[in-house]
Amino acid sequence: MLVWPRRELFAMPEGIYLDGNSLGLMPLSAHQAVLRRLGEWQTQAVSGWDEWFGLAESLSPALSRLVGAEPREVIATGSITANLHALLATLYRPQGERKHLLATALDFPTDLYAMQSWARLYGAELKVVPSRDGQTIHEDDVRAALGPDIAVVLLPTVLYRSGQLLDVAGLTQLAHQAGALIGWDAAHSIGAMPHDFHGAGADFAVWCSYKYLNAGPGAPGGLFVHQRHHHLAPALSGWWGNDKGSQFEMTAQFRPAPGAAAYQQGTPPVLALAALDGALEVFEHLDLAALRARSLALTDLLIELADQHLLEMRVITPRDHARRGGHVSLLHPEARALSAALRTRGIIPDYRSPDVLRLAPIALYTTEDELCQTVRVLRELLDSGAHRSADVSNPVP
Ligand SMILES: Cc1ncc(COP(=O)(O)O)c(C=O)c1O
Ligand SMILES: Nc1c(O)cccc1C(=O)C[C@H](N)C(=O)O
Repeated sequence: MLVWPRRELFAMPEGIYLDGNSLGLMPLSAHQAVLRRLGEWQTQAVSGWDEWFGLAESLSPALSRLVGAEPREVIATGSITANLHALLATLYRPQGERKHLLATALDFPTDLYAMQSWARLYGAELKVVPSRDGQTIHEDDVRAALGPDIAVVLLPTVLYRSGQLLDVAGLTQLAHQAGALIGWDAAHSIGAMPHDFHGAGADFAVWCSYKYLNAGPGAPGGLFVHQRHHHLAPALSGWWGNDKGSQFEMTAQFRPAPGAAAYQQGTPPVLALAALDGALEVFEHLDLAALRARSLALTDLLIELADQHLLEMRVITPRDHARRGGHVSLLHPEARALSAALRTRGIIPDYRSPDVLRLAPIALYTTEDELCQTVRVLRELLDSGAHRSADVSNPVP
């Protein structure tokens, strides 16, 4: 029987860490895995490739379990941004009137930039589902925007600011009924909850590994491409997407690897993949439903504490479990100063412009007591006004 949390699996820095939805803490297994690969480089030099050649592919079974897919539908590669470009280049095929792209007004900017790039290239428009309250997206508004002019939709599973969780299965079905393809940005859900991209029939998905997967700063991202699209060769091909059996024949002819692996482009970052490999050990045999249950219990507690003690801060994260991701966002005009002041007191949240304080209790390593302490310190700051003298010049708030 697993005992939560699993702090013994992580390097736990001093203080209270509530920013695992930006950069997860380092698992000891990731540290070990990187040291092992460094040792191979040190002693084996180029012969190390005998070991490293299929490293990315070897992670697909573990990743596919986390996103609910077949191993051949996923690959660890690139970044969210690069993977979006690669997938849109291949799957976005404007035809006649059905040529526009659809996103939401609350998407993480890189998703919008990537979609805008493809709209520009094809003389199409990026249409944007507005937010009624500035914090969340109403699913009826997605439905209304899904007209016969939309070729492809990209939605976040969880909105990075408010932490709203969208209905992946329901919206995927809606998009398909409207004749559009649909992709998901799972940056804020992978490693925090179970997924079923294959079962939902999503066309594609992208994610990063540096948040809830704890694979380190700039860790390789990942992508899912449904098997129904595997007959398409990636539009942006590179030699690492070649079938492994023929890659070193160095022919001018690109021979795509089977499935999602074909979306690799250049040489993979082996040391960074090693960290991801080690980080995934934490999730091996982990019951994802239990992980999600603990995450919800922690965000329930935090919301309850905020309701009781932080009346001047508004909880903008949905209260309904079915609509809540892994973090809790509190709205306050002085959120930036509050975030900075908490950091100087050993509590690490983050701030998202213009007025959101984000707190991410991580099922694997956050304790209930840490949440109580955080709310106590926030209450003291609000009472004393001491946060107003905090240094808010940090460029990564
Ligand atoms: C929803 C979402 N998409 C994309 C990104 C970033 O993309 P990339 O990994 O390409 O930097 C982030 C955070 O950095 C994010 O929160
Ligand atoms: N990706 C990041 C980075 O490279 C540096 C600092 C922060 C980040 C982030 O992850 C931001 C994050 N996606 C967010 O939800 O705001």
